[in-house]
Amino acid sequence: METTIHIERLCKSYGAVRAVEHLGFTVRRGEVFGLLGANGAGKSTAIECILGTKSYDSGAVSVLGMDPLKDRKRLFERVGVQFQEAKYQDKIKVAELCGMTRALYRNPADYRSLLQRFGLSDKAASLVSELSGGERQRLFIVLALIPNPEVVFLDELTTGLDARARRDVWQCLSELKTGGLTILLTSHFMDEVEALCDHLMIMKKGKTVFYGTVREAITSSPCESLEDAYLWYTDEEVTGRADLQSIV
Ligand SMILES: Nc1ncnc2c1ncn2[C@@H]1O[C@H](COP(=O)(O)OP(=O)(O)OP(=O)(O)O)[C@@H](O)[C@H]1O
Repeated sequence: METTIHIERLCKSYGAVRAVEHLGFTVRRGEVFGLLGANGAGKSTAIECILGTKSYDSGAVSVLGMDPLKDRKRLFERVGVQFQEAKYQDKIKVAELCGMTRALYRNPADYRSLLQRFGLSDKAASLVSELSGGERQRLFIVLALIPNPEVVFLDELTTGLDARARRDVWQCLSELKTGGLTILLTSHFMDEVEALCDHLMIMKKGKTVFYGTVREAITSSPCESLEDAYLWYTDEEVTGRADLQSIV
């Protein structure tokens, strides 16, 4: 299968803080890849380096065969990004914002059908500022999909969504994946990672502590669920003990 994202030994520091250290992974076309880790682990920094919105200190990044730092404009046409805390003017309506986003791309998707898919059809005439947290979150996913992207970056995908809305978003993304969309997501919910991700990477203080499938994440730990395994990989004390064991 075609490689969509390829990262090699990516490093990025902010002064003395090593935010990302020797990160490396590959995401193939049509795969869902989960980048996991506690707050401050380095996920956002890694994503920004991959998108070319942040420069990195060393390593190599390729997205759809392009170097994001050199080919940002060309890449922009083929990539979708869900922004966490995007600022929009207060008085803009949902349909206007979708229309403005649409105008930025050569081959945009039909935003009305995306709004329908994500349960927002009846909100097209509402002000963005009047949407509930969950509705706004779904709108941000719609905006990320308007470019008709080949790869989409979704940051904290379903934070703030109720149980039904989360399931619906998972369903929509699974359908898009079947259609060949490549998805890189971050999430703090292990049920979501289990439902969606083909491969995952767990980061801890900029370093990789696990890279593989959901099944491998569980079987390479002493745990029986992904949530327990995730806590085991990221927990200071327990991982410390595991390191000691492997040295002994
Ligand atoms: N602009 C910056 N200047 C200095 N330090 C930064 C900057 N951005 C991030 N950091 C630091 O780099 C580290 C990684 O942060 P990053 O935002 O990439 O983590 P994250 O995994 O995305 O966290 P979260 O889950 O909270 O979004 C943290 O220690 C953070 O404090």
